Amino acid sequence: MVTAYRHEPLTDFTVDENKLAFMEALKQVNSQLGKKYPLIINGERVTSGAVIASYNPARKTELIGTVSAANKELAEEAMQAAYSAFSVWKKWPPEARAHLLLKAAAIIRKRKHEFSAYLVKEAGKPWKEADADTAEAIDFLEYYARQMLDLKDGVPVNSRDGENNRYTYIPLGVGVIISPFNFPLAIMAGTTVAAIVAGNTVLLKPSNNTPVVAAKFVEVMEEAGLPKGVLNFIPGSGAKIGDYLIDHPKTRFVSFTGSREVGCRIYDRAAKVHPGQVWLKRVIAEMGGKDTVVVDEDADLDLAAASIVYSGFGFSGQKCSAGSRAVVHEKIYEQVLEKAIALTKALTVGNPEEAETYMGPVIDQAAFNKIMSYIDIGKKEGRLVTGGEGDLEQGFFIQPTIIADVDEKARIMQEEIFGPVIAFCKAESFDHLLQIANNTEYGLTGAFISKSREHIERAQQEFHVGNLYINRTCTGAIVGYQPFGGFQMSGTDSKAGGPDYLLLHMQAKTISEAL
Ligand SMILES: NC(=O)c1ccc[n+]([C@@H]2O[C@H](COP(=O)([O-])OP(=O)(O)OC[C@H]3O[C@@H](n4cnc5c(N)ncnc54)[C@H](O)[C@@H]3O)[C@@H](O)[C@H]2O)c1
Ligand SMILES: N[C@@H](CCC=O)C(=O)O
Repeated sequence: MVTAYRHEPLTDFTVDENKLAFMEALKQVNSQLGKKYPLIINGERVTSGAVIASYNPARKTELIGTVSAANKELAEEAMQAAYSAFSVWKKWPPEARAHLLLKAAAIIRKRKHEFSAYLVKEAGKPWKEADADTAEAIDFLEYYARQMLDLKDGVPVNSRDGENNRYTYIPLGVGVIISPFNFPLAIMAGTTVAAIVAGNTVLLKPSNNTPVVAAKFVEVMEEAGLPKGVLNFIPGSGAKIGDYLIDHPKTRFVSFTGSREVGCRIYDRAAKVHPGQVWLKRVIAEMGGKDTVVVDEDADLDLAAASIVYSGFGFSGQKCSAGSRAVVHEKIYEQVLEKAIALTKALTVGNPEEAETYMGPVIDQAAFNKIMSYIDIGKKEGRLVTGGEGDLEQGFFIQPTIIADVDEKARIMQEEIFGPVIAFCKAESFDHLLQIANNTEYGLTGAFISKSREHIERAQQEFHVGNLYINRTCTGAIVGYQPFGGFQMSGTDSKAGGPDYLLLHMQAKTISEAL
């Protein structure tokens, strides 16, 4: 009997003991930098000629580790291993599969600060963000283990006299898991273990920006007792091995989290049936966002400003849930803007290894260039009121930036920037607020700040996003409490960390026996 699910508590770093423990973990991880990590195919360590070198985005020349990169031949080997392991793994009792996830959660919990320290170093996450990422990974393991236990016997259906009907769920087959850099532990681990606990075998291709923390996670799954071939670790170029595996006739499903551009490409490619393929591939695609904090005329002004600033600048705006647009009623626009500027100016930007840092770097040079070019666009589309500068001396740092008085159709109001840039836009009425809130092609998260019950009720009906938050930030969904996923071009609304998620990795089977 497992205990009821409760989310993993976040670490309080104002407690000296916790702060010291985290500093110790950083010291330990610093002493392990530069290691080499092989591919893992059918339980065997494999090194290839090519490597992915992972560097600290806050200290550009500091090597976190090098990870072997798969090519098509190795991807094919991994596919064969996963295909063969599926015939055995699918027969493992669901209880045993779930137990393995609980074991892995326990291992990560014991090494929690070590994992978070890797996230600080490899992804540039400040302490709190890294701690939340690790806690979320533990939550996914704990939550999906229990979900599998709930689903293992299927769901009851009716039977008439003289028949016995059953409705159960069976796994799909081999899944290709492709994960992004921004939740390098939580999303990578969550998407991987959801597939595995449901009885599938997988090929995991993590982000090339954050492969080391993924390698560490795969080691944990091995330590927890995962049989060989169930989880094959194949970092590599998305373009080279990505296309090969998406097209592969033995791929049964793809679980992708990342940008809209890559997600749409995968969705399109996966639709084609290749010779030897005897199913239609299933695609889970969780993609980008252009998320809005909407401020009503009667809103608490301090709450509004804080919700805007922390939704927009947490992890340097590199969350699909980031509130990159503030849409504010004209009656309070100037006051909210002033308060948001003041809060923004007080944010500490710097090396995320320092406990006091609120915002670290962005992930790499390409992200830096893209964000800075959007700031240039923003300067033409609106009024730069704070930030706007980049600093490449040691890492990829960009000041938290607010661009005010932006038109609702402006590019910085429509396109995902994925950096610390918030566009402020004025609305004339409550209807106008909602109209602007819904005017993008995305539909991931949104926050509505208001004291009006009537407006809150209408926002619940009319604000078209997968995750709507009232009187708080639009980031920080908790597994099992706020299932996460978006509408429209934000993806297939798979709702990670929710009660329907595992079903996306299974197919239902009806068995009707005449008595
Ligand atoms: N909706 C969500 O739940 C969610 C969560 C996190 C991030 N995101 C989105 O992810 C993006 C940021 O992450 P990113 O920069 O790592 O995204 P990305 O799309 O650049 O990369 C994601 C993954 O896809 C791989 N990839 C790249 N080209 C590929 C190809 N042709 N075929 C197969 N795989 C390929 C990458 O190597 C990486 O592993 C943002 O758009 C963000 O909004 C969405
Ligand atoms: N689940 C995270 C966002 C994941 C995407 O980047 C949140 O709710 O803030």
